[in-house]
Amino acid sequence: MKEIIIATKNAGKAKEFKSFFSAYHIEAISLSELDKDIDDIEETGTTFEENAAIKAQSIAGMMRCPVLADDSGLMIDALNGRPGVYSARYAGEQKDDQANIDKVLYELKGVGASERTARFVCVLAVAIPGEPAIFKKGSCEGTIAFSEAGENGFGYDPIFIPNGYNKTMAQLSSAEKNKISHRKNAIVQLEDWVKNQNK
Ligand SMILES: O=c1nc[nH]c2c1ncn2[C@H]1C[C@H](O)[C@@H](COP(=O)(O)OP(=O)(O)OP(=O)(O)O)O1
Ligand SMILES: [Mg+2]
Repeated sequence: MKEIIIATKNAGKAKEFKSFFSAYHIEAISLSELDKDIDDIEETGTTFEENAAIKAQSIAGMMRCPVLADDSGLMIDALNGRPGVYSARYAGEQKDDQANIDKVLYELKGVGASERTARFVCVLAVAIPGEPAIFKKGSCEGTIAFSEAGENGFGYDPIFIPNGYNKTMAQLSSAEKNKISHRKNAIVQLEDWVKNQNK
């Protein structure tokens, strides 16, 4: 089976990419599955695009093959777009999902239902040695719940209610999430490139 390397150490993202790519008979391989030990890549950019490019290009340079990276996050209107690009480390360098959720819920104390609008954003970068990078962006609109619910997914899923649903992303099955997510909405735009990988 054809393989594509995904420049991520996030197990939740890796699982979603495996599911998306399996439909094209491509195996998505994350950094934790490579034989090499790969140091954490410093995400020094100030935009999703910059960080996605940093991750994809540094691994593509190392592996000398095409590499896909995902930089994503949660943008909350009442917090002026925060945590945004800093979503993973919002409550500190330890990248703790629970601490991040607690911080968001704390900051939104007293913010009413109609003011809790937010979106997940995902920027994908494909780095191909010797070629310009390809970027695709997807989003998923919703609101921030008043408390956590659900066990599925990862990150901020337990507090994100997608528009049109009355449950959180973490209460959806992975199949349901993968139909509506920001990641899905970005990946569909790469379909032509993905299909070409199999030729
Ligand atoms: O579908 C999602 N459902 C819930 N939360 C999500 C989602 N997608 C991104 N997020 C959150 C998780 C993390 O707090 C940040 C991504 O940060 P981001 O730097 O892109 O990923 P990461 O550091 O976890 O892994 P890596 O850089 O190795 O891909 O946004
Ligand atoms: Mg990261």
